[in-house]
Amino acid sequence: MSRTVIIGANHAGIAAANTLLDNYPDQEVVLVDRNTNLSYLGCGTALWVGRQIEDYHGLFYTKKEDFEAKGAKIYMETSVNDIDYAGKKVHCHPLTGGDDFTLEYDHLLLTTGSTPISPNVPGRDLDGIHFLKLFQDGQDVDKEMSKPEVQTVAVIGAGYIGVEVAEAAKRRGKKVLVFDAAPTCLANYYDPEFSSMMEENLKEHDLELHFGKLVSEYKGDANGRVNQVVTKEGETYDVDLVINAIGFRPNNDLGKDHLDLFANGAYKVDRHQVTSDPAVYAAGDCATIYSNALDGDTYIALASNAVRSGIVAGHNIGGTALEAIGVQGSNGISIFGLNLVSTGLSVESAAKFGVDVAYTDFEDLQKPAFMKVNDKVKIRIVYEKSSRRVVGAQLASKADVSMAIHMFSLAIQEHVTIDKLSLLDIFFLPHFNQPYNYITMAALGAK
Ligand SMILES: Cc1cc2nc3c(=O)[nH]c(=O)nc-3n(C[C@H](O)[C@H](O)[C@H](O)COP(=O)(O)OP(=O)(O)OC[C@H]3O[C@@H](n4cnc5c(N)ncnc54)[C@H](O)[C@@H]3O)c2cc1C
Ligand SMILES: NC(=O)c1ccc[n+]([C@@H]2O[C@H](COP(=O)([O-])OP(=O)(O)OC[C@H]3O[C@@H](n4cnc5c(N)ncnc54)[C@H](O)[C@@H]3O)[C@@H](O)[C@H]2O)c1
Repeated sequence: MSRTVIIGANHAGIAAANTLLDNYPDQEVVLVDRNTNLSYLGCGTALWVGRQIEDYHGLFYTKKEDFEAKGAKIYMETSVNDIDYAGKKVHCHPLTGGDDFTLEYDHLLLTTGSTPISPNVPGRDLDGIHFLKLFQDGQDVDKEMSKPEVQTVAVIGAGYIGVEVAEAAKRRGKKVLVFDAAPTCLANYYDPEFSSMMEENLKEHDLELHFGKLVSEYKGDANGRVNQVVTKEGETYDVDLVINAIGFRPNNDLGKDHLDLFANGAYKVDRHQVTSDPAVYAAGDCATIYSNALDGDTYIALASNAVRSGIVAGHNIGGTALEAIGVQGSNGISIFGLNLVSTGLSVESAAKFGVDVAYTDFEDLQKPAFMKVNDKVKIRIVYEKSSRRVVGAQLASKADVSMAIHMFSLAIQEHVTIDKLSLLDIFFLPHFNQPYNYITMAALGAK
């Protein structure tokens, strides 16, 4: 028997554990996690807090007993505080009492995930300031929103979490102020032509937007409860609740002094999820991931990547050499009925990474004009100028056109050129698209 100790029993750790337990009977699997719960789908927090779904019960997809039934050992509410990499030993501390204990390993998998970044400003520890990462954070924010005295909610960061929780707060009848240092929302994922559509959508739903504004201080009342947000420009806003959502940083406490790190502190892994220590693997939000658009390593914190990289780690630890095929960072958001999806690089992110790109846009009704239920679709395809390979795509519509982004994801992965896309066989049916469909038309428009 070969023993693998997995630290972190959430999406990446779970995927790796199941891969090992389901495919490799010679493997002994031990999971350790400091939290009380596992497999919480954070994507559901805004849906639950915003009352779009009834409650949180469906947001967990596995439990401790499922692993025990497969023969694994799992220690919840147990923190790993220290690892002896030379001796291959993990030192564990039960958080609910009992003695510390040590686990020996043949392979170690770090799936310790990420932590929300806290704005480094005065007043950041006042009561009434929350993050939205764990299930417990969701419970806290939900409780806050149920208080009648909480009328005005400030959301700091208009990325994915910020925009989603801003919608949730509005659905709970709050006045919502959204701040972002960038000049628009969702700037990490979309070009301004697309993020401006979300901006309009938020304004139409009465959210107060403060983009291009950096929060410089939180002020509190006599009881230490936040009651004001102050910007760098000196503007002051009265608030009853603050939700910070300015991004994640990898949780690297256990390996930062031993393993090679990426620029943001993520564990550097190869295409088999192996770190710079051959006995140590890493996957999910604590590790790098290979980007096919950049042809190099990057950091993208997504559950989809955590699951895939966990599976790859599981197979490699189990003894099947499996190379990760890389990712495109495909993502999507749906707010008050407006759907945006993207994959790979936007024009703006390509410039940031030094990739010289061109793009082609197209906008039309999704279906022929004779179809009654019909919405506009806007598409942008981004391609590298020199090779003409597709490196990104963005789509926006009130219709659900989200599945189209998966094709672009594959195109990026397989280095398909824009010219190949222009004559791709795309079916036509009035229920779904036009004879001159938006993908073909955009691709044909490429210079
Ligand atoms: C509100 C919200 C919405 C999201 N929506 C989406 C979405 O729609 N789509 C999407 O793809 N992604 C989404 N994400 C991102 C996604 O949740 C993360 O990318 C994903 O959780 C990463 O999984 P992970 O297993 O790598 O890490 P994590 O989920 O961070 O889990 C790490 C685990 O390690 C444990 N741990 C850490 N250190 C220790 C230690 N020292 N000892 C013991 N245990 C430890 C933690 O307790 C935790 O359980 C969302 C995130 C949030 C917060
Ligand atoms: N729908 C989804 O797929 C989904 C939903 C939620 C979260 N997630 C993932 O979870 C991770 C964390 O989400 P997130 O929303 O925290 O990060 P994010 O990267 O999506 O957005 C962070 C936002 O904060 C802004 N920002 C950064 N520093 C700031 C500052 N000091 N003041 C004001 N604004 C600042 C950035 O401009 C950016 O718009 C991301 O990787 C995200 O993709 C995905």
